[in-house]
Amino acid sequence: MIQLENISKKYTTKKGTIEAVKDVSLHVKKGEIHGVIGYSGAGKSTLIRCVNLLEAPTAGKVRLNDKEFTELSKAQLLAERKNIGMIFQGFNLLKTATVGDNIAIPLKLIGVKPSDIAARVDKYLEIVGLTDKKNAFPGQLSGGQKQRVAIARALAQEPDVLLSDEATSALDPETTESILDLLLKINAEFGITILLITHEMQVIQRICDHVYVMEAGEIVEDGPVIDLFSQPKHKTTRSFLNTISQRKLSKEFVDNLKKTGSVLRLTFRGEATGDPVLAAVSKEFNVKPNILTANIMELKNGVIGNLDVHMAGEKEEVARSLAFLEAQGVVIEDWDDQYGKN
Ligand SMILES: Nc1ncnc2c1ncn2[C@@H]1O[C@H](COP(=O)(O)OP(=O)(O)OP(=O)(O)O)[C@@H](O)[C@H]1O
Repeated sequence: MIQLENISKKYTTKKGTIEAVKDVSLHVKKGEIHGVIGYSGAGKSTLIRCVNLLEAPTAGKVRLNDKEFTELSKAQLLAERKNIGMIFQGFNLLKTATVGDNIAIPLKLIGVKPSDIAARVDKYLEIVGLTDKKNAFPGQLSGGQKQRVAIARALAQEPDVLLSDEATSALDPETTESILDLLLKINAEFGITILLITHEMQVIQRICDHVYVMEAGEIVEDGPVIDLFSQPKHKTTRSFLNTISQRKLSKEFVDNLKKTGSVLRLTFRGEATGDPVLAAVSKEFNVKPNILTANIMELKNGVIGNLDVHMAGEKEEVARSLAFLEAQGVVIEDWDDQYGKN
């Protein structure tokens, strides 16, 4: 559905050339939700704006529904853009127009028949739960309600693809949850394909199938969300994961525990929790596992459990117990390697 092939974007400024995006490729299949996460300046906005050619890439190809966007004429591109809805952090609503008109005006501009416009406005306001706000002005709405209007406006074009540029970044955590629920609902009901950019790992956790971690213009790691959350490889991915885990152990505390055993992070995929396997460890081996922190993350496509554990015992016995845990499908990482330096 959305294919970016070797996209690069350079900006030439007085101070020199900035490579905002470097050789990025991604493929979002129909009906999937993919997220690009990165810190400020990573190149996320530039990348997402390359999808609908709001930003022309310096190199690379953009393909949507097998159409080569980079080779279309201006008129063809305008026509194809109807297929792409977009929502923004700042909502981009017209302040002097009512909610209903905010949805109707773009429909007029893209040539929807006047008789269809009123029906679409009502339909999509109902979907986002704002039927009663049709005659209100944006200034009379909360941030969450404004984003719902923006989502209704994007959906009313009946696009195949929705691009989301930090859509929840200006919202409080509860409102963020409700907007993410709405995005999941429209993805499920209309099969709309979503590509989003964010700096919030909980957005990736809650709604994405696939995640790309971006840094200094490049994708440094990507994969299905469940894989990246259970076995992150890049330090930036780990650092983002730490933003949603409540586990905070001090290095001093861990170093002290290491005198009497190993301190490990155990990751369990699926519904299984760590308790039964750890009970088996203390029964089968001369090792005493102590749970230091525990965390369960619900993802769009599964559940991951993490335990930070102190395995008290002789080195060889601890090693035997770890081989046993690995055979049960538990991912084991040394705590210090992974998290001590954050
Ligand atoms: N129009 C422009 N002209 C020159 N440099 C630009 C332009 N737009 C972006 N950049 C630079 O490109 C780099 C990537 O910026 P971009 O806005 O894409 O990052 P981002 O990950 O979206 O950051 P943020 O989360 O802060 O929006 C930055 O160094 C930025 O200063």
